[in-house]
Amino acid sequence: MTRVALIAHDEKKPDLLEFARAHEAQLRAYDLIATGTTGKRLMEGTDLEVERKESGPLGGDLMIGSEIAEGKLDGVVFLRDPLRAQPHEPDISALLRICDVHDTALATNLASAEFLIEGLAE
Ligand SMILES: O=C(CO)COP(=O)(O)O
Repeated sequence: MTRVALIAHDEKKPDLLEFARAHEAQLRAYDLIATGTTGKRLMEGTDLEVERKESGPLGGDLMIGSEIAEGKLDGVVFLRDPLRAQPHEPDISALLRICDVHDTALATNLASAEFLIEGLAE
């Protein structure tokens, strides 16, 4: 089954929620995982079932990165906040890096997330 990670920094959570609602029918067919707070928001704001990892600053990005290293994920939508420094920046870099290591589809903004979701549907 297609397995997708959804992650957003606080300022981008409304965008991710809107994205998830717009693609809810498609996403419902997938295994979804998310960092802690993002997953909570998604489950509150949609009818999607989401497996929640730890919150990003507490290791959630790394937990998702480990799934990529294990070859379990087909895509990652990670709406980062490009305007604010994050305390767990090394974890964020590690997640982006491991996506490249394993050639896992990664979208870090809404425009590319639209392409990713279209690509997964094919
Ligand atoms: O910080 C995050 C990703 O780096 C997201 O974590 P939360 O979903 O727990 O807010």
